Amino acid sequence: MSRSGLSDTIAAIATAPGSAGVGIVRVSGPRALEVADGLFRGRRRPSRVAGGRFLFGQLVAASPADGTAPEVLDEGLCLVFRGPHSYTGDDVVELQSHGSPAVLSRVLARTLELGARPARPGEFTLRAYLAGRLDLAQAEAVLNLVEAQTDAARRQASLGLAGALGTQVAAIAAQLIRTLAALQAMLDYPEEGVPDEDRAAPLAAATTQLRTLLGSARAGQVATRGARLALIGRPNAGKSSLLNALVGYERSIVTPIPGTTRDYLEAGLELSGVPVTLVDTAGVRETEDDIEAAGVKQALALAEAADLVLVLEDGSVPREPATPLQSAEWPQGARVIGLRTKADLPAAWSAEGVLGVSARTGQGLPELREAVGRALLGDAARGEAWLTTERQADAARRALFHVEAAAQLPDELASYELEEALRALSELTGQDVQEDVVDAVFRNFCVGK
Ligand SMILES: Nc1nc2c(c(=O)[nH]1)N(C=O)[C@@H](CNc1ccc(C(=O)N[C@@H](CCC(=O)O)C(=O)O)cc1)CN2
Ligand SMILES: Nc1nc2c(ncn2[C@@H]2O[C@H](COP(=O)(O)OP(=O)(O)OP(=O)(O)O)[C@@H](O)[C@H]2O)c(=O)[nH]1
Ligand SMILES: [Mg+2]
Repeated sequence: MSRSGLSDTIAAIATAPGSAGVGIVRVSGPRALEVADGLFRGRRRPSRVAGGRFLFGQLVAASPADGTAPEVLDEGLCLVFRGPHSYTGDDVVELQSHGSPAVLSRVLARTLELGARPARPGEFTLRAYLAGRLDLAQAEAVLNLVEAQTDAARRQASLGLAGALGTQVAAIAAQLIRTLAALQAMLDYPEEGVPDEDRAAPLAAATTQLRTLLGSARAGQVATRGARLALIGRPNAGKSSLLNALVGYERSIVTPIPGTTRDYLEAGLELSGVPVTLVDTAGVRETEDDIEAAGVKQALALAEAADLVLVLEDGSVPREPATPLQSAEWPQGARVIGLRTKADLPAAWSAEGVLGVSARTGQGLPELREAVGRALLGDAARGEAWLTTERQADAARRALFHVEAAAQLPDELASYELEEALRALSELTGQDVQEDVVDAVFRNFCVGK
């Protein structure tokens, strides 16, 4: 699907739906300038100006058959980009009008009358990719940039768009190619005696780099797509109060009566640069009440599905020994932060690794925000490219698998594994992918991007 109609001229509204100061209709393809000539009236015809110029004038509808003047849709600008010096690599024209949905839909309709067809989602960026102006990881970064809700997400996407991931992948591939060359030399000229370190050192370097890259996958996805945090604890532990303190308004009902929260509820906020959905849940306890029991069951399921669980225990009353809710009781590897609540009251207990917080005074909340950031982003190095999609993580995982296999195997078999690893790496940047992979990437784009 994605590669059909590549020589068509496509058009779409590039700006967001709704009213705005300015709105843009973008046209790309061999007939872009002809389309512009047909609907733009200014001092010069768009097809007569050099790329990189803009014209001021009027956007006009079709000329009536009776020879009267065409209807003026709006005044506006026409930007001319001549291929290959454009976003897509083809001729591109932007028609910039006032940002009115009524104007934009008429301008778009006119481009279609003049020979353009509606662009499919992501088709402008797809063309840039197919023209070799972006690699696939950069195209994914474009999507992440458009969707970025926080500065951390923007920063990662911006690094990705600049090609940081491609650069890192190329460095890893270079190590593998060095190893392959050493192996080949050894197989072809065994009598020359190529030293073993020639193969071990670059392989070890590639392994380390791939592990670091994979270590960033969770951070990259969390920063891009956000994370769900479940608040779990016994009735009255202070879950709803903590949620309210974190979001800064009375989102959830708080009372001294245990069992106040029955159904779960969600609130969105930004924590350490990550878009977070906090989930308040019913207090967990044995109960005869069917409604409450349903809430308890739901709370545990929500904890299970969350990216991170905050386990709250009331610090103002003696700690219940060995409750299944103590953070220490959670299975190894579970992502849990243990909290001792109501830290403004005299502490009835304390435990190592459990953070004291007070919803009432705000004590411990900065530390909690920091701990959440650490748990979600890990120590993924700042300034380096992160893997931001599952597709990228999967390719990196396969590359690592083959590199590790190569390190274990005799020479003849190792070179096969290295070739597989290189293939997986080139998928990361999209040099060696099937059309359906490309389609899957661009399917998530909006029309006009
Ligand atoms: N109005 C507008 N703003 C926009 C875009 C756009 O298409 N239109 N972009 C799109 O999403 C982004 C900018 N990306 C772009 C990337 C390359 C070229 C381009 O024409 N490159 C040519 C010419 C470079 C030059 O003159 O120096 C080239 O690379 O050869 C344009 C926009 C963000 N802002
Ligand atoms: N002193 C003090 N009291 C708190 C704090 N947090 C909560 N409380 C009180 O503890 C009681 C229970 O608070 P909630 O936030 O409703 O507790 P919950 O965990 O949501 O309870 P359920 O919804 O019943 O499971 C209320 O009376 C709160 O005012 C705190 O930080 N300090
Ligand atoms: Mg509650």
